[in-house]
Amino acid sequence: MCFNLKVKLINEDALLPFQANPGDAGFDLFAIEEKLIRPGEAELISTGIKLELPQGTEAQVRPRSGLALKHSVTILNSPGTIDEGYRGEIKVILINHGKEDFKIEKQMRIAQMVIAPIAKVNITQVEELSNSERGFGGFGSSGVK
Ligand SMILES: O=c1ccn([C@H]2C[C@H](O)[C@@H](COP(=O)(O)OP(=O)(O)OP(=O)(O)O)O2)c(=O)[nH]1
Ligand SMILES: [Mg+2]
Repeated sequence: MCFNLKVKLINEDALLPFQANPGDAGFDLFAIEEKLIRPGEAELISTGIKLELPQGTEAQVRPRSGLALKHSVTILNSPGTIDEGYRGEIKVILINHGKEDFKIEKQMRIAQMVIAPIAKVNITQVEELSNSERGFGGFGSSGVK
């Protein structure tokens, strides 16, 4: 599967999404602003990019594990959903779960974006659903080990 993604830079500090290694699933997204995120607080961070996603795809904005592990900084609405038809600026809602202030710097890599195909879905209302092996079991019903 290969998609062509159109990216518009709308700020002089904006950078194209960055694939650290060939074949990586995620393209890193960069901040275009400095911002302090206080412990327990969330901030909306601008990336300075707009996308034209290929038809039938979405972009998922996911946390970077390094920021999460080292600084307890992650994405509040993870994964953020970028709709195919969205033409606004891509923004990232970061939350600081740590005990110290976290400073976002310009051109810091703050998140990663994965492009994924989406199924076309038609919804039908029904009175009955078919039986299945799982049935109503959920929320730990299959045990821990
Ligand atoms: O992390 C995110 C999540 C969303 N968006 C943009 C793209 C997306 O297509 C749009 C709407 O996002 P979403 O559907 O998650 O938000 P909503 O609260 O349902 O708003 P809306 O009523 O505009 O759909 O906002 C971002 O830039 N970053
Ligand atoms: Mg929505």
